[in-house]
Amino acid sequence: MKLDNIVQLGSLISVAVAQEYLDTTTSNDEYTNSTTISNLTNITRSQVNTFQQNLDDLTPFCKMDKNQVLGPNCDVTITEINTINQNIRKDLVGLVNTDFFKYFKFDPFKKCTIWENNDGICFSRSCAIDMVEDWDSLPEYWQPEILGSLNNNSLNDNIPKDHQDSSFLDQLCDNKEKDKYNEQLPKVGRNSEENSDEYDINYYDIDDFASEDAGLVDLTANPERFTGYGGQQAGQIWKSIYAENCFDSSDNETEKCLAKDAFYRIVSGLHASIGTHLSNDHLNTETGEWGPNLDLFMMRVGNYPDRVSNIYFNYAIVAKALWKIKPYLKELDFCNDYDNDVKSKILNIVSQLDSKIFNEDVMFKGEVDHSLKDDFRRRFKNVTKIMDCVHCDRCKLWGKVQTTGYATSLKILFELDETNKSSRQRIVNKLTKFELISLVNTFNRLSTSVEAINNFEKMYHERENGLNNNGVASFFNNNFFKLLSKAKETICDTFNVSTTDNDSCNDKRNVNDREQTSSKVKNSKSPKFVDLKIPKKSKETFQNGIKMSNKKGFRNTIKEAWDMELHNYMQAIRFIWRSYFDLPRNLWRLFISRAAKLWNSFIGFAGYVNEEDENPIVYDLDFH
Ligand SMILES: Cc1cc2nc3c(=O)[nH]c(=O)nc-3n(C[C@H](O)[C@H](O)[C@H](O)COP(=O)(O)OP(=O)(O)OC[C@H]3O[C@@H](n4cnc5c(N)ncnc54)[C@H](O)[C@@H]3O)c2cc1C
Repeated sequence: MKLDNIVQLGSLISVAVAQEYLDTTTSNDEYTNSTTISNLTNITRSQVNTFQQNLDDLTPFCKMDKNQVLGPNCDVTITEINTINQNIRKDLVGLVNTDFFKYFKFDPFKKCTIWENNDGICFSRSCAIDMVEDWDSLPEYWQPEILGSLNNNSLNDNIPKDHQDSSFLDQLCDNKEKDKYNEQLPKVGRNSEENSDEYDINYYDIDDFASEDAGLVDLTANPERFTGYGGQQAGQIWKSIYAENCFDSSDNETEKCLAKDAFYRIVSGLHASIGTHLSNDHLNTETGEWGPNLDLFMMRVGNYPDRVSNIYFNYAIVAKALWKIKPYLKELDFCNDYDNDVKSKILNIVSQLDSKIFNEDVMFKGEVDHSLKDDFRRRFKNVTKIMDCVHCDRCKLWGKVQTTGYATSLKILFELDETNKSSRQRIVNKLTKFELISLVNTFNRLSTSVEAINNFEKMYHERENGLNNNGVASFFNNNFFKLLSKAKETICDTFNVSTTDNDSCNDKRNVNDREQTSSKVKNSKSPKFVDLKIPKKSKETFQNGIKMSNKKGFRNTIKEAWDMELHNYMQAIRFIWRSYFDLPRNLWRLFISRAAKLWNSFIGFAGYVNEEDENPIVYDLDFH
């Protein structure tokens, strides 16, 4: 480790120590305290505030109030969602493993239209995907001729371009439902509103499924998990996604705030859900096994209760969309005996859902908000397009599945007016099978996240209990590791591009979020050392999500770092000192060797002195 890194680490630890001091002091003079920190570390007041904010954020998710409703438009609590999830989990897992729901149409080569020069590729095997090549193994309704026939324009003159692939009621093998659907349509196009190309009700890019290069991918054979993708490119993608949350000024500030708030929570929930999956299905490079990694989860998600809450928020959104199409799901006709239980699984799942889980009616009310809704739709569509710029194919695939799933949910929630027949025809009857597949798979991703969060909570408490049984030692250990983890987190945030902080639109949502989080933290702050319950960090550590080995990597303790630096320093001093000491002897040997050579050549006798016979001086350097 370089000396200046140590110095920086030391400074940041000082901040953490100073923060600990602030936590325990009774003084309310915030300015004086911050100035003290500034003097300690020569950093600016704004940096202090950022550090302070980061430290405030580090409330483990276990301390969240799980019986509070999720937000103004969600009349449901975390505890209630946990119960729903337990009830539907088995059916949902079964559903996404059926032949109908496990295939997704995907074009890994789709051009990134967001920015130029998006060359780059992730060479890791974990980033790769296996497209379906053995078509014979697929069920009848996935055969190319069936898929092709659904795209055949001559058969589907009445069906608009975005829905030629399939409609909700012509799901699988034959055309009988499609005929029914065609009969429902007026002979010449749709009504003027529907017929207009400008009126696009989709929240994703419909070209995704129209591309000739798109192929089928078996999602179960390409699970979403840790791939090692990260760094600047992934950071740029997230930054662009959050930057979409810049809404134009609207007459109706309250509605705008709700829309902006929802947009932020959706993308942050997606981000946190991905972070949960990659921590839950993480590769242990020492054992070669995949499994949950609590430390990584805490670093990415668990230490930020608002991120956990946003996963639950997204769960509520997708669940409500499924609830809203419940009457139509009953009409699904899976023609293959093989898939008979698919329908019963879907119906079991939706029967557990409740309309109060999310109230979409409070957003985009009336004509005033029409343009706000258009803006929202356009921005979310951009998010789905940004996925084309992701360099890791596996991440891109799951990014597409999930953003399409959210887009489908938003279309159902905000465009479907159940009281209006034409709206029903326009939205529900024309849902494509890929929209349905992405909707169900996204719901399963969120359900997996919720299950993982509960498992991580158990692991957290098990670790905590293990430490508490160790008495005094754990007291000191724990407190020491707590300071270290705070300092480490501060370092990460200093070096990382903070998407939320850099958001050019000065996102009020984030400020509110943070204020809420800090106030929660402050309210929950009671006895000293309440954070003693933070589990001991393992000595493993991560850089860009990659575990560093204990020998060569970043050391997780100050003592080890200090010992290593001291060792290297002593080695360097010893080397310099020894080379001064050996100089006269080396000069003498050089002189003798050259003189012998000259004398031998003078008397015509070569090779008298063999320099290699001499004991060489070995400088054995042992730097770490
Ligand atoms: C579309 C997409 C899909 C991906 N899929 C995978 C995958 O399947 N497997 C895999 O291993 N990696 C995946 N990644 C990479 C992964 O999301 C991270 O980008 C990567 O692990 C590097 O993480 P990081 O700690 O540097 O911060 P990042 O996760 O890149 O985050 C950047 C910054 O955003 C802020 N932030 C982080 N989380 C949130 C949140 N929930 N809400 C608000 N702000 C937040 C933080 O300030 C953070 O520093 C994917 C990335 C993208 C863009």
